[in-house]
Amino acid sequence: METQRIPRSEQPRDTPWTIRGVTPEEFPDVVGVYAEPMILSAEDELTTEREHPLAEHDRILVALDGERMVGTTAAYTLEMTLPGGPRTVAGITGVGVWPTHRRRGILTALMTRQLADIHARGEAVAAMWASEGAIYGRYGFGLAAFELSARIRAPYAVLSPAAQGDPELTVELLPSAQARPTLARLHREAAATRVGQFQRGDSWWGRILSSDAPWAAVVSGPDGPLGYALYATTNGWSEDGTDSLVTVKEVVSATPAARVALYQHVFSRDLVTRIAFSALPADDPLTLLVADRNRLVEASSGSLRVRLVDLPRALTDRPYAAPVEVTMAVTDHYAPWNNGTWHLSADRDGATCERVPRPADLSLDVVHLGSVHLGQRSLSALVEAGLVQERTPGAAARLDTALHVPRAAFCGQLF
Ligand SMILES: CC(=O)SCCNC(=O)CCNC(=O)[C@H](O)C(C)(C)COP(=O)(O)OP(=O)(O)OC[C@H]1O[C@@H](n2cnc3c(N)ncnc32)[C@H](O)[C@@H]1OP(=O)(O)O
Repeated sequence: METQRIPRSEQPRDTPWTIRGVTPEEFPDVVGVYAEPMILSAEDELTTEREHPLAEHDRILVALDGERMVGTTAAYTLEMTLPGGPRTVAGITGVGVWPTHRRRGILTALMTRQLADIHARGEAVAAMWASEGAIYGRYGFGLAAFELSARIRAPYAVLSPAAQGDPELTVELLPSAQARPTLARLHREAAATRVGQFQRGDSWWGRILSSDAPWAAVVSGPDGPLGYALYATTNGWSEDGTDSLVTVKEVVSATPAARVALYQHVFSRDLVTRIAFSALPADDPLTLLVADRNRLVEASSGSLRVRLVDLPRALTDRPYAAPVEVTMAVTDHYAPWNNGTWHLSADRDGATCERVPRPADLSLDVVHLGSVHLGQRSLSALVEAGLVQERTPGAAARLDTALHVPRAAFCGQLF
């Protein structure tokens, strides 16, 4: 998945592809080129322009074969929470290459230009969700977060007696569109403190609420709303009687008791025999609060991929959980300004990262620094896998300790 191969750009060959930006008037053409490779309907895509992955026209790049558009890539300008707090991150999206032109270096040409553009804009980090896990490691996007989906059946959908509720809290069930301002405020506050989440503008809320989450259970205390669960219900009957489903898209809460109230609400719906959670952080409290964890059927899958576009800036614009001194020989085929040997010196007061002419403690590709940047994955495991070379024993473990982030990274929203 993140193995090193000789990238095409290093092979001696002329690329015929012209890469350029687009005008707003070209948007329908761009959607046409992107939709078919993604197996989407261009017609449907065009009706949702405001929320579309290609909505930031000035961040779209296309590849041309002569005059003909044959490839696209784009980026959202996201305010994403990184270990150092909310930062502007390039959210790569809208990648497609026309089916007759695949495997001829078009994505490589688009990525090379896009990374240079992101660097020129001063964004130190890029992130994405990949359609297929084998595509983007070569371009330096390291898998940085794993998220859970989980399901549980009645009668096991109950919380442990240790789960602390609060009788003062009330839960109201509202059409989610009606609750939108409350959801937006609660999400804004929660997203600012969870690494991997990004702030949602109006168009994002339009997209989320128009799709698969018609209901919002909003929990409130004496001073107002404290959390919500966004969900959908699906009617179902079997020979044994009712077999309806609740699918929870998102749970946000400001306090532990509010979260308990939301789980109790979705667990207690009449006629419902199955409850599914489509996206949870790997350390979600549900895993600790459910009465019988064995009955919670969990599946973990990779989500956010992170790319250090400006390596020294990304590494100095973040906190470290422990002091660390480490020298790293870094290869970066697609952002060559990151190539070289860097010394990272960090403690709880700050960090410096400078080029040095000295032997390295670790040799690695930039993809590996992306993988560990959110504090959820381990360099020591990459050393054990033979993907990162450790020249000074213990160097990877020391850097792992320093990069540690207490709560699991979680994005939750595909972009
Ligand atoms: C962030 C997002 O938007 S994710 C959405 C990505 N888009 C899609 O999945 C839509 C369908 N797929 C496509 O449009 C295209 O096949 C793309 C974009 C995945 C690849 O575009 P191409 O122009 O074919 O890629 P390109 O020819 O530059 O390939 C570069 C390298 O990646 C490899 N590669 C490309 N696609 C894949 C893949 N799906 N799986 C594994 N390797 C891949 C190529 O083999 C090549 O390897 P090499 O350098 O060792 O020879």
